[in-house]
Amino acid sequence: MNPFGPRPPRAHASVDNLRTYLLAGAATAPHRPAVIQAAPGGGLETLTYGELAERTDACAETLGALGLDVGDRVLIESDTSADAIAALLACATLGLPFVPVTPQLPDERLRAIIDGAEPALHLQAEGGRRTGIPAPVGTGRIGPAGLTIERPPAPRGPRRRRTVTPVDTAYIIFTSGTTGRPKGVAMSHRGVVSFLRGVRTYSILTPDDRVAGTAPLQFDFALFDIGFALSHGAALIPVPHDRLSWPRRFLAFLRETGATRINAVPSLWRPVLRHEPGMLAELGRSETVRGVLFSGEAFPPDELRRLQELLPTAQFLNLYGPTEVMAISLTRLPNPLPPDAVRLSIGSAVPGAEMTLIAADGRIVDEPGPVGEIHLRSTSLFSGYWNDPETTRTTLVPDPLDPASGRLVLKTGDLASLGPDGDLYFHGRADSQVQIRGNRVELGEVEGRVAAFPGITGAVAAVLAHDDDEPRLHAFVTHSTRASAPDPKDVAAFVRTVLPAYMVPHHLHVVDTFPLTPNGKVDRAALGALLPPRP
Ligand SMILES: Nc1ncnc2c1ncn2[C@@H]1O[C@H](COS(=O)(=O)NC(=O)C[C@H](N)c2ccccc2)[C@@H](O)[C@H]1O
Repeated sequence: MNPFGPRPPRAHASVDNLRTYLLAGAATAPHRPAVIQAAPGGGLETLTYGELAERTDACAETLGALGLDVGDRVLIESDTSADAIAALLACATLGLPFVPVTPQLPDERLRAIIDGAEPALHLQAEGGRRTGIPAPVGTGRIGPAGLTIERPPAPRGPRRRRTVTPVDTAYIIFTSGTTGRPKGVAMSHRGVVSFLRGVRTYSILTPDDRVAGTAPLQFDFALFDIGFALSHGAALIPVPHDRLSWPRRFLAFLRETGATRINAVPSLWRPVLRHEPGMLAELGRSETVRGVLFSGEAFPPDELRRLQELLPTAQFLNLYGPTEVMAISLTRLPNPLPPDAVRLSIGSAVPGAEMTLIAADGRIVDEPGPVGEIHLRSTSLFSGYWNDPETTRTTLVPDPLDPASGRLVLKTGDLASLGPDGDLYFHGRADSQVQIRGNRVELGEVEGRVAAFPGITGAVAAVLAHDDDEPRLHAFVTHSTRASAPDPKDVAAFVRTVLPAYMVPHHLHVVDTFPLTPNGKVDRAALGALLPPRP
């Protein structure tokens, strides 16, 4: 007889299980708000930690009766919501990796993810409109009362595993692989929990905080928002998709819900700064917004300064890192940013992890100045790209500083340099370093100078080949609604005063907005389509 008593029927919530970690608040403070969201009929509704735990268990009970095994995948197609959170925590309870996708995903992309992940089940919100999910994938819906299964998953043979361990896959995030075939980033329970635990050591939030999350569920930024809020016993406010597209409605929702923290990609702020600076200033004066956290791409310093002017009392946090580790560093930036800052600090890794700069010749960069590629040591390293060991081996590599150890590190493809303070400063992606007339150009430097031109509110630079032309440096700019469009010749002269000739954009294009990826980043691959047709 086992001295510690009989083996539990299903040892699910192990020490480092995402559900255990995020619902700890349900035991200590069940009545505190966990999710505050737009109600279907208008107005707001609140789910407490106790209610979230109940909904999670109701979902887990329905899932548990389907005969699925640890490791069987569940697609969750939904915007971020209390129901979606209960469903993904139920999956975590049973060791079923969840694959979050947004309802805005085109059918053929969903089909590619289904081909890749081979899920047992596709779940969508009660009001979801997706049809045509191919058998043998089961289908069901997530509602306030739990799950309703429409088509049970095909029988999957006898269960082979009974216990969910921390190294089992918690979720798979499919990102648009450069090859066009989506890559599935498989993250273990230990990985995501160890990163969230590292962030928790900063005690950024109190249980009174209300964190507005704006990322689509398929982006791990949304999973971070859920983990960030719940691991601090705070409340998450998922901002509905239709509130994000209009700055006025976005700001009204933040005011209506009493959001104290706003988590968003930098590009989300561009239309707000351009069209509703006054309303944003009013929100700033109310001082309910204590913090702004951004991630996903570098926040252009000039745009960040304008946001800081309107939110003078807010704390600004720069969260950096690839989905392959969820993220790796969280850095508080000065408010206001020093006037001469041209790039932002990404600080140092959260406790429990380390960022190391490796130069092209394999040596460590450990003094200020030179640029190196960021390599990561962390327990939040992903388990690998789903069903793709070759690509995994190019990213999870033997530690260049300790190859004998057999330990793997993440080769990020990001460049950084060390500041005098020991912080890392982001220099862009290695594959976005461009050569112009034989000179290496950091597009961020060109963008920073162009954006400093009076009246220009945003700048994106790219090297584009115009038809058969040789590749040239183009700049796309947005300008303030209160200023006329800048004259390309004046902008070129302005850039030429501080940058070498090869860094002066050959063409300047004034645009209303920049193209964005589904996750809200500037879609640089789509800039070519903005070029005017050849005369
Ligand atoms: N704060 C930054 N400054 C500058 N470049 C950045 C920054 N955050 C990412 N990036 C860039 O984006 C890449 C990662 O892209 S990604 O794999 O799609 N993942 C994300 O962007 C989301 C990220 N994993 C995450 C997870 C959880 C919460 C927030 C954000 C990084 O390698 C960087 O190149």
